[in-house]
Amino acid sequence: MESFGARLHRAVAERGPLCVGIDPHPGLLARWGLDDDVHGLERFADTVVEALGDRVAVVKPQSAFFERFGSRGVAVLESTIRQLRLAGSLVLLDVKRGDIGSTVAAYASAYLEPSSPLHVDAVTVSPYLGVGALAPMFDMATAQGGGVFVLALTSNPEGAAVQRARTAGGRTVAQVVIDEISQLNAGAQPLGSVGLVVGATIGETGHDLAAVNGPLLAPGLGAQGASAADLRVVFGSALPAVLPAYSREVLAAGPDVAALRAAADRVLADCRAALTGS
Ligand SMILES: O=C(O)c1cc(=O)[nH]c(=O)n1[C@@H]1O[C@H](COP(=O)(O)O)[C@@H](O)[C@H]1O
Repeated sequence: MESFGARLHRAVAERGPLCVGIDPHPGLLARWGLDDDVHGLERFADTVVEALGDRVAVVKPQSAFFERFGSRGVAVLESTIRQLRLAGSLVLLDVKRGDIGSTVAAYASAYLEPSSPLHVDAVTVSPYLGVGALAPMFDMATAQGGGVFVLALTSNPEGAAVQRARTAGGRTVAQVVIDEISQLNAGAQPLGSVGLVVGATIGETGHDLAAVNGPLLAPGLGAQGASAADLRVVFGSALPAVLPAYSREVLAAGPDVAALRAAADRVLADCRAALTGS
């Protein structure tokens, strides 16, 4: 079975290095002229799928905005996932799960087992119960060709107090996460299937990402204040592995399908220039 790392590598080569989030904030629903209810949610998600599903490498639905509407919102999420996969984009579900290992096994089956209604290509996870507790997720990803993105250095200002705290050995908590994931990806070709999340907002932090050999999801661009030009500062020599992620910056262009496509094209051009230095 083809690995997620290989599938992502191909998708980025074909469609360019870009992940667009589906984050139907109440304010965006209003801006699009939609009601803040499950019908507005469905219309919003369907429009993003129509505009971007056949052209963006990775689409990242934010589960929270679907869960707000209970089981009917989750049904919209299931349908959004199916439509995105049919349209050919990889689906990264942003749920930031993390728990003791036996429970992580259930999350792994919910998101990475092909028979699950919420089956996606990859999922975000939190390592704060220990990277080792996530082993069932990594195992399921390996078995099913799925991907996992582990929070390392998040884009929000509150993250630094925990993530940059020093462990007894002198490394930061984030560096321990980075090093453990680097070991999991060692030797993978063309790219490992376990990625990290590193915010584009964090500036130069001195963390060593050189050995990760997996994708580096970079949220925080646009609405949170970072620009594509900041990627060089944050990622340095690890730039080729960066997958820039935008939500509100692109979504604010809707509901017009052509305008959404133009916004995605614009940020993709910015990212290409920043990642290649051209
Ligand atoms: O895992 C994420 O995607 C994520 C990690 C992080 O450090 N910061 C972060 O903003 N995110 C998510 O990325 C999206 C950012 O949205 P915008 O700020 O609108 O581009 C939200 O869905 C966040 O939950």
